[in-house]
Amino acid sequence: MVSLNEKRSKVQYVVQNKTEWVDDDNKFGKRMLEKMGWKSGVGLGKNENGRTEHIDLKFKSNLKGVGFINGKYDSTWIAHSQSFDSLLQQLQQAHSPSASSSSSTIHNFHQTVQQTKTRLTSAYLPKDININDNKFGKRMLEKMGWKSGVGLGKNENGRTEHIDLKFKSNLKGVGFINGKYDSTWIAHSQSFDSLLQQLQQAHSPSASSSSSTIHNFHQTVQQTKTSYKKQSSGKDLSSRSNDELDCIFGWNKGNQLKIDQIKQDSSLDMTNEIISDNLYKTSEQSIEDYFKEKTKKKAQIQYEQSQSLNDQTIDSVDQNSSNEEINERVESKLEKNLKKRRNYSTVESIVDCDQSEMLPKKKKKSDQLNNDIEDPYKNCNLSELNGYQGESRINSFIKSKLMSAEDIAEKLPEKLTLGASGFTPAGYPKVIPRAYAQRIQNSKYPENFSINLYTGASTGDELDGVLARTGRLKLKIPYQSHPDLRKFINQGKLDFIDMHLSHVSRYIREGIFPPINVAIVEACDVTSDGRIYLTNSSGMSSTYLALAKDIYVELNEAHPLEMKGLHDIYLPELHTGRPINIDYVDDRIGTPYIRVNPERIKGIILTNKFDSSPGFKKPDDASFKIANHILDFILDEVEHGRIPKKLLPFQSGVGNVANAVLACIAKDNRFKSIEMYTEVIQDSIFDLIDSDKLRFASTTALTFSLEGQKRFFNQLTELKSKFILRPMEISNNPEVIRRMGLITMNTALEADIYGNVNSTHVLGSAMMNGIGGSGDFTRNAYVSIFMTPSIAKGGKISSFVPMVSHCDHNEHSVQIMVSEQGLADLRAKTPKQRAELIIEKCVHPMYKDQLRDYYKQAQRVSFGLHTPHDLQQALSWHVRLQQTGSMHPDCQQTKTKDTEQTAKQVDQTASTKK
Ligand SMILES: CC(=O)SCCNC(=O)CCNC(=O)[C@H](O)C(C)(C)COP(=O)(O)OP(=O)(O)OC[C@H]1O[C@@H](n2cnc3c(N)ncnc32)[C@H](O)[C@@H]1OP(=O)(O)O
Repeated sequence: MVSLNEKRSKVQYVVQNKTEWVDDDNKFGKRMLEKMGWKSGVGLGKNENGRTEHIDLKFKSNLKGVGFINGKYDSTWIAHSQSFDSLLQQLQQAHSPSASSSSSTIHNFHQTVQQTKTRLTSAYLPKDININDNKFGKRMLEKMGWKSGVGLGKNENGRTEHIDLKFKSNLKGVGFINGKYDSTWIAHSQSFDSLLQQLQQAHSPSASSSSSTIHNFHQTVQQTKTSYKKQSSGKDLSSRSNDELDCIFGWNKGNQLKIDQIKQDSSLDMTNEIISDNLYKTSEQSIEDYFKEKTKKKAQIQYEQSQSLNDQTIDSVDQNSSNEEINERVESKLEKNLKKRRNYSTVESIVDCDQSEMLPKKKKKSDQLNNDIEDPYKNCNLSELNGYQGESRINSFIKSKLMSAEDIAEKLPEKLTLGASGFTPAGYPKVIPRAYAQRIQNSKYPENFSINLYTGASTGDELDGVLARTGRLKLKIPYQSHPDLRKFINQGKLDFIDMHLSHVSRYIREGIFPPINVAIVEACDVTSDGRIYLTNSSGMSSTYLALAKDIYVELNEAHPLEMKGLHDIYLPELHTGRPINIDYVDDRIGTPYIRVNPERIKGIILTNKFDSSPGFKKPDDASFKIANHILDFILDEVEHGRIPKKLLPFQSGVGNVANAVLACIAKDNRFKSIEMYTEVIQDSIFDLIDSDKLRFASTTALTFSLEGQKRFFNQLTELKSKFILRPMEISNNPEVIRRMGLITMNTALEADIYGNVNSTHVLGSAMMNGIGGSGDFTRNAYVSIFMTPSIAKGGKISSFVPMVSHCDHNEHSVQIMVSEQGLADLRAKTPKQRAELIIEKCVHPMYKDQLRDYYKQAQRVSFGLHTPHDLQQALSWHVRLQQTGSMHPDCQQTKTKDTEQTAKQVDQTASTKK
């Protein structure tokens, strides 16, 4: 089981005595006193003999009364009772027969009584404003024309005396006057009493039954009867019509669904209750039986709750329980806890969202079909790609839904808007897409097909590659990294919308994108009540499953059933602005599965394949240098108190450099324990696990190499408590990122001298991968770091240029820039200071002079001098690269101006391994 919320401790704030005002001439208190003639060191007051020290602030941290000192008390609080006691004592002494009633004792007694009286009256009697001309009230009245002795108001006929203060020393209600009361309070009981009395008199044999008495009696009985009838008939609803009852209870009649549901639930209990045509039930039980049953039910619930508390962990569940039962119990507990924590909607609340609300699909022109359907596994060792051969998990529900991939492909529409699981080649469907591509290839009218493909991020060749190669892929969102996809995008044959990952779910739910008609997800288990347990990524699956009309599942047995519990599925409501309640990386707010209406699951196929993630290059020298600069910087920040000693959670982007940084942290003894709140976990996490430095990792995908996947599954039992997989909408949510205060590390393709970053476009026009989540994290980070080797392609490209050819992250969000040459802290710097820092710290020596020259020239010719640019030259480095194959004037190996040739080189450049 993954751990739940960390225990929080209360912090006690101690109020220090603020004494600095004594020495601080700017403090208001001191200035005010000095204006009134006070000098430091002398006492307060006219005679300078008042207190010389300020009043101490005392922090009261207990529940004792103010002034209470342990075992003692402040005697002023009980002065009255003391003097009363002594008064009594003196009285006793004075009147006791044995007492010597000397005149002095009696005198003392009278004196004490007099003093006590005076003290009490002077404390509580109203102050006479007439006797004191300084009183504010009197002065105010006089200003308004009032004179002593005359009445208030324009006509001077208002009250002439002030309002009396009355001291209330008893426990009687306000307004109570001894022996009197407001008779309306007891009118009923009085009339009842008198009724009884009259009855007795009327029927008593000795009574004289005069006609007037009988008349009175009848009248009273009649009155009482009427008022009782009125009262009781008001409460009796049995005679009311359903419409009246609807009005009384405020029931929304339109909500027939709920009524039906309640009827259904109640049908079990038909013996005791007759269910009327609407919600209102008439019970045949006596009140006594009703309460007996209620008490019994309450006791039963309490018993069950105490039982479930005892079952806190899976371990304690009865040995005979099946896996299914165990999971159900754990999940129902998680669900209960969640409901207890807050009443937010989960994914289930939008499961059956009304498809008609979505925007209509866009019409696309048909294209020529690319017939090249490759088998994604053709170069692979299949026995290696097949997963572990554990026991089969096929329950009767799965059996009832089993289909072949080809049959499913036949059922998919020709105009397909597919929401697929998967995020950076992890947890994506691997078989159905190929069968669909085959169907397109075999079709007489392939041009009838058109596919919009929505995923979490990039996926593997079995999905992105296969569908791209059909030539029928028309729209892809929101990220990609597949060479074939990239080729179509950069040839202008495929629409790709590069967007912040945190926006995707909302855009789809709100119908900004064409609506999804089919969802295909990879799962490790499916239950008969529609619970779908995902595999290596959470990505966008919850949104797609919630919205799709038809759902198909690839049940991948390569993933152990123990994967169940890794995910924490939660979809925030739209438009509510309610907080997403994640404060710490290991907080859980959702369910370990996505629940759908089982009827929407139209087919399931069985697979047994690992993700075909290409893995990463071993970190090179430059990556290690970058990593070390970053680590030195973080420790320096800790030393300056800007980052806490226990560090902040890390986000680390995709790519080789990002991978290297984590590998370096693992090796660096200065780092003890790391938390990750990120979207992709790569193989470098194993370095942190091996060095025992990983405390916890929250992510949306586990993007491991083949080796990494095998290792993770083998160690799942021990590793499960260190990981959570969240939907992309949560992992990338700006609110959570900002609240948690992350150190974010993302990679730039290029950056300019002012700190603007391009992560996506080669030469400003060719798409590399996409912005992915880098913008979500950078903009909301506590410390945002961008890293890049200072040169690419053996020096033909400088990663630092006069002006970026495309801007993904602007100078306002980028705080730290780092290359293997060094690190530039851009925080609180002007553009010109940033330019100087970046040139000196980050730029490769072979481009340093060239960039300095540009900056000097820019200052000479710039229109404005805040952010100097020479617009004629700002993109000249890119132009040179496009024309000659190198940004460096002395290093032009490709002397051709053939742009197609250059485009090919750029395309190779853009073939990043992710
Ligand atoms: C899914 C997610 O969103 S995860 C969260 C973070 N997401 C992102 O940061 C998305 C944007 N970032 C990325 O896609 C990647 O980090 C990249 C592409 C910027 C860098 O990836 P890495 O693998 O670290 O960089 P790497 O140094 O290997 O460069 C990749 C390729 O680009 C080339 N390249 C680097 N700089 C340039 C440049 N300025 N111009 C042209 N090509 C360049 C490299 O030579 C390399 O080519 P090669 O594979 O032929 O050797």
